Amino acid sequence: MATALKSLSAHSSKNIQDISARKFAIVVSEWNEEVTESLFSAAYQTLLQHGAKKENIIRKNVPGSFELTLAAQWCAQDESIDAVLCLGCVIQGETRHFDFICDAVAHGITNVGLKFNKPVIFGVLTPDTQQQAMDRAGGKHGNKGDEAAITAVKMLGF
Ligand SMILES: Nc1c(NC[C@H](O)[C@H](O)[C@H](O)CO)[nH]c(=O)[nH]c1=O
Ligand SMILES: CC(=O)[C@@H](O)COP(=O)(O)O
Repeated sequence: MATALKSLSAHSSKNIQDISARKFAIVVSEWNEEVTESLFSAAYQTLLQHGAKKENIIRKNVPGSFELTLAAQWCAQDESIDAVLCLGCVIQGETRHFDFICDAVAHGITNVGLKFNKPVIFGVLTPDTQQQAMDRAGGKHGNKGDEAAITAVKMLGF
């Protein structure tokens, strides 16, 4: 289902368990900072709203989305971390650089989750335009940060 048909911030309350003792790492890309800060704020607030404690949520910044994978690995290898949220925004430019970053990050983040056997969430927007990004970072289509946080919470209740 396309995002246009479903708010990124809408979610069911199924499979949500007590996360008060869970520890989360949120890795945030600094590229397209206006967008990624909105993603972080939404993810952070959603985790708190579902019972996470502030002291159990750590934030790490990386220069760009390509660096999310290595940062996710550094977080995931910490046995005290229960889930990692990776937040970024890769906007199509004039070249194929977009394709290489998106492909590397999607595969990289997937592999980190499999390697460390814990939820590593792909909270990366890959829009064609700035407007599409804004629409998915607190705009008409909700906030991808909400989706990332809910996904992490639900996976911990698996
Ligand atoms: N163009 C975007 C980038 N580019 C930077 C890369 O992510 C990476 O930091 C660089 O290639 C050095 O390894 N990053 C984004 O997150 N969003 C973009 O739109
Ligand atoms: C996704 C990117 O790295 C991209 O925004 C860079 O822009 P360009 O492809 O025009 O160099």
